[in-house]
Amino acid sequence: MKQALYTSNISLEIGHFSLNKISASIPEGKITGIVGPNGSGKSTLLRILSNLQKPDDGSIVIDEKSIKDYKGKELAQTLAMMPQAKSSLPNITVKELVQFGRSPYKGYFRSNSYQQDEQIVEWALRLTNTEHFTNRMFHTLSGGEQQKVRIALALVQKAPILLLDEPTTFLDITHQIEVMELVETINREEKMTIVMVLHELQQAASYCDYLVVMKNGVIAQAGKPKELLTSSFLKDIYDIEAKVKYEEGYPLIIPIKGKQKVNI
Ligand SMILES: Nc1ncnc2c1ncn2[C@@H]1O[C@H](COP(=O)(O)OP(=O)(O)OP(=O)(O)O)[C@@H](O)[C@H]1O
Repeated sequence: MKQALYTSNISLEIGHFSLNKISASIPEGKITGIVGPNGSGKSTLLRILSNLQKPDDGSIVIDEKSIKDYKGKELAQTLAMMPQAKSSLPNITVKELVQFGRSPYKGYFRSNSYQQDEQIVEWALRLTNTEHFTNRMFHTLSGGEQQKVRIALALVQKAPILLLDEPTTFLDITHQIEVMELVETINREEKMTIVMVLHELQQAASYCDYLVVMKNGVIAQAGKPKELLTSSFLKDIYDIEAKVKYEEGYPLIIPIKGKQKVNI
């Protein structure tokens, strides 16, 4: 299977934390989930993949080319990143915000670009079902609505690779499912490679084709969700006692009450 991007032996030290020799492969045209306990290095890895953070060592190859050989706008046309919802955005209208995502395509010598940019903004707002918020101030939207607009902002970059950092955190179950269905639609219809940091393992199992599992700054495991998610996986990675049952082909994680180690 072709890789959309891969890393070789990435290492980084920040404060007391270190990422150690991360070699990860992201399959092209698939949905990959990065999962693992809090503080295991998932967001740091995503930031390195999107060039927001430089590693101390190791290499990153995107579409057969080293990340170091990309020019700024060229990288933004290849890879779009949606940071965590806790990162702030300017309080402007939804349309003005999403228009920002077209900046990698702005230049002195481009003709007809305004009309093309408008069409792409409209396409992203339609796809994310946010077109009725076009003239609303971004900060007046609910958390779930804002999350869809953030995805639209990343989509207008028209990059074939989309990185999403915790797209469902802070959302209720309805909006979580709506966002995951949207991610699946983007992957299937737009043929985009998607990489997302997720906490919810059942969601990861239902929507991801492939999982990269991090623990203590290293890749502990990687593979297809249905093969990875077992009782011993939950014990090894999360230190919890749980049964895993299958319902309509998907794993169901059932924690065993009274058997957990409590660290309070
Ligand atoms: N700028 C920084 N300075 C110091 N430590 C940092 C910095 N950025 C991240 N860390 C630390 O690195 C570790 C990994 O952080 P990271 O956000 O990558 O983990 P994560 O797996 O995404 O966590 P979570 O699931 O809780 O979001 C954490 O212990 C964090 O405190």
